[in-house]
Amino acid sequence: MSRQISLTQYLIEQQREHGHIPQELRLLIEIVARACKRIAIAVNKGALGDVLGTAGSENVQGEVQKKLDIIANEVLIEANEWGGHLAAMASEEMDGIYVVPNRYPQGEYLLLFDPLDGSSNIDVNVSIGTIFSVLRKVGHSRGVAEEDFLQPGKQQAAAGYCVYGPQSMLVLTVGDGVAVFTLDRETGSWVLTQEQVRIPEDTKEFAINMSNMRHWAPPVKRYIDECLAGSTGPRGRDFNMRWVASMVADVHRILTRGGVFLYPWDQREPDKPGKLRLMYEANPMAFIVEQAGGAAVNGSERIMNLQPSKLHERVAVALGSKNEVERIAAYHREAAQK
Ligand SMILES: O=P(O)(O)OC[C@H]1O[C@](O)(COP(=O)(O)O)[C@@H](O)[C@@H]1O
Ligand SMILES: [Mg+2]
Ligand SMILES: [Mg+2]
Repeated sequence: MSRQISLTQYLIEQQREHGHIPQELRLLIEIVARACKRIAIAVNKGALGDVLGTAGSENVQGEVQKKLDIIANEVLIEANEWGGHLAAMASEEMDGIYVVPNRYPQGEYLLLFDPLDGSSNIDVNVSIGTIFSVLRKVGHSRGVAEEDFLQPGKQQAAAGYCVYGPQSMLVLTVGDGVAVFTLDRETGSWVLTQEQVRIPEDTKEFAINMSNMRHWAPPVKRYIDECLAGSTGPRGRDFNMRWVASMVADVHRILTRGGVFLYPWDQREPDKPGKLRLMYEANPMAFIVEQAGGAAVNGSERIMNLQPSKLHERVAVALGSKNEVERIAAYHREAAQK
């Protein structure tokens, strides 16, 4: 158990004592955290709050939207648009960027989010979450455009996720390690419950959707085949497998006890680099995982070095325990040399 301080106190420390974040970023993160609290409450109400089921619409990626996808998106927009710290927002659930309306003060930050991650788990009462990434608008040009968002993940000012599970937790990095806050429903505050999280460098647990095995590229197939071969194979030890199908829940497990998570490119849609979205899924998770001593690659390249070319760009992802991710990257490099 760590020091019993609130998210607000933690952020004030980061601002005043460590000088890691300016006041505007602190206030922006507090607003995002408040929005996540509202989403957590909606998730918990379930059928009582009429939040389950589909909304009957599709998002820009052609995915059927659930009611909670839309509710969570609206909560995040409404909470953040008047705060004065943002220039614009972007979301998995919106085609283009959402520029802060003129009636509100404009700030210098850009906020990206996957309002509801793991949508297929909403109706079956399995952990879901929210993922967010904060960038600073580069340059001092007036107005804001989609191009302002197209920055590599290494330029993130902050990133985090909330997992709505048996407990609601907020996991945050401002570039000074990773801190975990648990929602105290009696007081309504996010309380620090872990600091300086470290992901073990080695693991015996992998997470991948095995039903896609026949579609994978050779380096991914090789890595998983070797894990499956267990103590009689080249790895000389048995591996365990987990797949929640909510990236937040899979990443949270890895942050807690180690492991490796893969959503690789596959032959079902060869023109797409992967299923997950670079800017509001892979980048924020990569920032958190690296800050906890892990690694995140798209195959052979560090995810946070990738230069995005569009808002909803997709990417292959392998992240988690450092030594396993480096092994996966090495297999990709070897395959590319053949
Ligand atoms: O159903 P699959 O193909 O296993 O995909 C699961 C992956 O899709 C995602 O649900 C995508 O997120 P969304 O729910 O935000 O679309 C990830 O969270 C998860 O890792
Ligand atoms: Mg998602
Ligand atoms: Mg989503």
